[in-house]
Amino acid sequence: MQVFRYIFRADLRRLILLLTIGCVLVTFGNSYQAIYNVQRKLLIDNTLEANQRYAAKVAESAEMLLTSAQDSVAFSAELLAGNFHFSGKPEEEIYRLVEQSEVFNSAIIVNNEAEVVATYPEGILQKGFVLPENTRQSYYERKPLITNPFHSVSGNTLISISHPIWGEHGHYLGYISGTIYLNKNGSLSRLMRDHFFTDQTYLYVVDQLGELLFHVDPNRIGENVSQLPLIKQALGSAEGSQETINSLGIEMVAGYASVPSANWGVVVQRPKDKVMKSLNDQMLNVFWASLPIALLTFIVIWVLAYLISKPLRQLARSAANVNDVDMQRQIVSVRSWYFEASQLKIAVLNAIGLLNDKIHKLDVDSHTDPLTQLHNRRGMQRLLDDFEAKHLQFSVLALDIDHFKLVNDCYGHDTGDLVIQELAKTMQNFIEDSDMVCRVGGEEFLIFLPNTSGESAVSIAESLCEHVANTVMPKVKRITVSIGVGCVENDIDMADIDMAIKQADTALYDAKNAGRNRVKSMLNSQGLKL
Ligand SMILES: Nc1nc2c(ncn2[C@@H]2O[C@H](COP(=O)(O)OP(=O)(O)OP(=O)(O)O)[C@@H](O)[C@H]2O)c(=O)[nH]1
Repeated sequence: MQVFRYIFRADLRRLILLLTIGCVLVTFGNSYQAIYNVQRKLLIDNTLEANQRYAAKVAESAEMLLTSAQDSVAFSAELLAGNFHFSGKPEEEIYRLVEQSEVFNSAIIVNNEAEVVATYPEGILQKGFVLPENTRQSYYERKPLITNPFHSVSGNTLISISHPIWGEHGHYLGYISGTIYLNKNGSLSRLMRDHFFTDQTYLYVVDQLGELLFHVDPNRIGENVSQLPLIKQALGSAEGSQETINSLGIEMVAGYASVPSANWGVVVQRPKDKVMKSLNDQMLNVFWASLPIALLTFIVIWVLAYLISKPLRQLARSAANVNDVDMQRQIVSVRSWYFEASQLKIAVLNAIGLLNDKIHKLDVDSHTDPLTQLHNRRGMQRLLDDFEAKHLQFSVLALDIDHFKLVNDCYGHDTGDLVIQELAKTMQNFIEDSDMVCRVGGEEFLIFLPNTSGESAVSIAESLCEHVANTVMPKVKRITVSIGVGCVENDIDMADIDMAIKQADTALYDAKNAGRNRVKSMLNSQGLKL
């Protein structure tokens, strides 16, 4: 619990750390998010554009290949127009048509009765074979044609490119048709199939009905994907790009383009999560690259927070230990290097100064008699404690004004006070600096004479008694005092001190009884009449 309290205690350093690190984290996170969003958009836009360009390039190449193939077939049809019935000419022409390029896998020539006249390679259909009704599209339409893909008896998927052969006077002689097997090697299939993507981008081609002609997964060829929104776009418009979802429900970044002569659509697409993965990798790199600076920032913040909070923490700690005698020195040693801390330090030192003055004054007041400024009983006790601690040998004089009541009665209480004050001054001026006068009652005093023998003390007391008697007092002119002397000459303890004071009191009592204005002591029990 203590540890928990320590860790989560709200002090200035923790608050500065919390605030600045919080701000740094929010700023850092915000920048990171902004970079991520910008990069994400950039990456997707770039991928969309790249895929569109690639689809357009493939579509354009396919278009050129099909147009060129149509031109070749048209050229052969023109050549055959004058030689159609010459023996060997049709065979010669379709041989040239197939072999001069890698476009066609085979070719046939059909006459105006839908009978096969020649084939290449030979034997794929018998000469004189009459085409069945469902394969007579070119025969009936009698115009340049690229057929929809269809499946041959031998299981091949193929398209044929045909051109009618017109004789003299526009007489229909038949047609020549070149055939391209989509699932076999050839210029077109290589164009559609051979790509060198390494980033999971792939390409597929659909015919005008939305059936797959080429696809990375050969098992899917022939599958109808016309329900995909992208296919309508690919078949309908020249080229474009969009984010879409494929038939397996996977998000894709796709570009598309159409092949106008065959009305095919070419789609190039890349799974979106693969695009995003490269972004995530990039962002991870950004994170690692910025980590040292971030750590450095945290360390700088920590050090600054420490330096800023240190003077205030030291001031707060020192101020909390008011009873510590070393507190003032601790506060003076605090390095308050900035304005607020420096002002606070000055204020605390001033407050401590004032407090000390106050305490000192109270201390002095509590040990001082307010009328005479002499030590009172409490002050005297402190003095005696010191004597005891130092084993100080001393003598003590107990002094009392004679008939003081008369002073009060005759001259008033105020004059009595003035007399007491004047006597205090007289005594203080009379004794040595090391001696101590205490007011212990109304007009009763004790005078302590350190390192003074009893005999010397009696001598001093007699001189004092005489001096007071000769001193002019306010209004009353003269007063006399009686003095009793006590003495401690051996190693002392408090009992000895009390005993000495009692001796002095007893001697004073004797002096009073003996007629006043005299000194009495154990050494001089008769008392001295001055
Ligand atoms: N003016 C004044 N009078 C005080 C003060 N303290 C005590 N007294 C007076 O001092 C007088 C002391 O009188 P007593 O104790 O009877 O003794 P005394 O009149 O001095 O006679 P002896 O001591 O026997 O010589 C009293 O009248 C007190 O009221 C003080 O602070 N100021």
